[in-house]
Amino acid sequence: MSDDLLKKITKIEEQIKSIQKEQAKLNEKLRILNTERDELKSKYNLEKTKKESEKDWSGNFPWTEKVFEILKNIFKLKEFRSKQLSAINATLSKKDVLLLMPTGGGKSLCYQLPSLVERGTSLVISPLISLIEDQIINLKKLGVSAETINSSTSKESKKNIYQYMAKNQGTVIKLIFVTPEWLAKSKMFMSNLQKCYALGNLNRIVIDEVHCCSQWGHDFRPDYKYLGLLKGMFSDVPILGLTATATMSVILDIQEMLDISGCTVLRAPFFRPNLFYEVLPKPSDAAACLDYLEKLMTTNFKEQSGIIYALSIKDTEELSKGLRERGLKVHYYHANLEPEARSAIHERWLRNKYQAVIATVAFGMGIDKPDVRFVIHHSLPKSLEGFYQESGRAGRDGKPARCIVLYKLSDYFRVSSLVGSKVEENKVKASLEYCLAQNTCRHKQIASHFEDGFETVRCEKMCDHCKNPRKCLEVDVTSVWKDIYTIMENAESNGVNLTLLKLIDAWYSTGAKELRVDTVKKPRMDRITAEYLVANFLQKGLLKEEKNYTAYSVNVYLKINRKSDAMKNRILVTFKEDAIPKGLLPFNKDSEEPPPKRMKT
Ligand SMILES: Nc1ncnc2c1ncn2[C@@H]1O[C@H](COP(=O)(O)OP(=O)(O)OP(=O)(O)O)[C@@H](O)[C@H]1O
Repeated sequence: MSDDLLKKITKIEEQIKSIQKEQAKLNEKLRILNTERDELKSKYNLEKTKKESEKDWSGNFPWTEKVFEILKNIFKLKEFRSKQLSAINATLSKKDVLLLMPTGGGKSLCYQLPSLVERGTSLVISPLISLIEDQIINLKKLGVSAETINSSTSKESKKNIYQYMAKNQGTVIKLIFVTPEWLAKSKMFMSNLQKCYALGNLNRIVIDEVHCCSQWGHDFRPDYKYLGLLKGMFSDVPILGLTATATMSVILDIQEMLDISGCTVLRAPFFRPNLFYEVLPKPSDAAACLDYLEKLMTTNFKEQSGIIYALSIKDTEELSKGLRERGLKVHYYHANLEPEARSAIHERWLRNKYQAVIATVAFGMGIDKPDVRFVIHHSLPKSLEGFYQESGRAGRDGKPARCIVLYKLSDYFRVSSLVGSKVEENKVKASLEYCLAQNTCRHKQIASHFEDGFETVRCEKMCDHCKNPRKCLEVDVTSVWKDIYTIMENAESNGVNLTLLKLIDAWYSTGAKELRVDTVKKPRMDRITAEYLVANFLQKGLLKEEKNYTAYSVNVYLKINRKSDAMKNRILVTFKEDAIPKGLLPFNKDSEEPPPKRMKT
């Protein structure tokens, strides 16, 4: 009897296994089809966007005369800046638009002005109450009726706003500002918004800092995801999204999120001619770095205002302490401070009571100090998108300002240990590439990252490379790679994980004995150059990182990437002509010598 039962169970288990196998096969098929479909969809949306965005929006429209009259009489401005008029015309034509314009480029005018052309109101979704309050103060000064509604709005004001929205009674409000959080949580607001729409009074939905919608962007905010419902609820109300940073993949993601795939994308040139971009070697230890910052702030930037961005809360506090001990007026700023403390520090900086704020990226949106003369990144930025936005806070008054990155390779591994996805990893790599470049114009590097045409970049010696152009040559470093490969293989066979420091030490025959290899000669170059080569091996994919998680930290180790195709070829790295290490030679393309044999793997 029990044997019979066992037989039956075994039979059923076999059937289950066979079904599971089929299921796995079908799942895999489904995954492939889903990926294929998504890729085609992206391609289709990209083509549609490109076609939509080619249209010239700068011509004449029925509202053109009125638009110029408002520009002159209300905003007291003489002319439009690049892409402002196009954005205004496109949104007034009821098109969904994403407007990409650099920091300080004048995005606000692109939604403020259209709101005055039509009857009715515009809903503006903006991430911070402080940002909203500044906008409202400025609009009221110009005589434009604008209101915000949030948890601290008085009952009386709420009543007035809702009366206008739901019943079209009382003062006409041209712009209603809310945070995405408020929109997501206030049913009362949504219900009034629907009434406003039903009355035909909702003209436009503006989304400021629209890149916060995208998980692919550098500043994703979960509350922005609710904004995806708006198109479904108000299908004929045009959406106008504004941002200072977005690559094409982020644009496509935003479009999908907001359900406006294939919409018009307008892009003002990203080039900021008054910003001087440069990368400087970071002194190796903390005290030397503080001395260096002190020197910069007391000579080059004496009595000038600035921001120093640091990687962690701890870094901001330590840097602030060190600089204060050296007599500088600075203060740290980060997300762990109470809101009141944050505003007080911001306020004191605005009034030049502090020469600089030492901040994490929490010191961000809404900083509108015109005379910021320097922005220093104390560590490698996490992404070029963030870097562009953070450094863009310099020189809003149009006068020259400096944007410095203090670079050393070990910072790359610190940043890398903090990131948690492939997308973020690629962003840090792009940042590393920016720092490793030897002669490319920094402005062009930024423009190319944002897929913005080079033709708009006119760098008049406004970056380290254009100011001091140096001839660069491709140098054959295959022999160096072989040495690194040998050291790494030796460490692997000893079961030791190599950090950057251990690798370089082993190469210089210092550090642990078992990691040194007799056949590898000490490099005839300084450690910075040695690290530059390791960074290039990493960039080229010859080396890969492996993260090891402990309870308190993440260690990043270097490993040979045995799958790398780069190993099949000669390995070339760019050097400034006068900085080529001894024993290495520039690569001569015309040389008949065949490429070296692939290394055994
Ligand atoms: N057409 C124009 N002519 C002259 N000044 C302008 C014009 N448009 C905008 N401005 C001015 O440029 C400054 C920056 O504008 P705005 O605050 O809209 O920039 P933004 O693009 O929103 O910047 P951020 O990304 O930092 O928020 C403001 O002082 C604004 O008055």
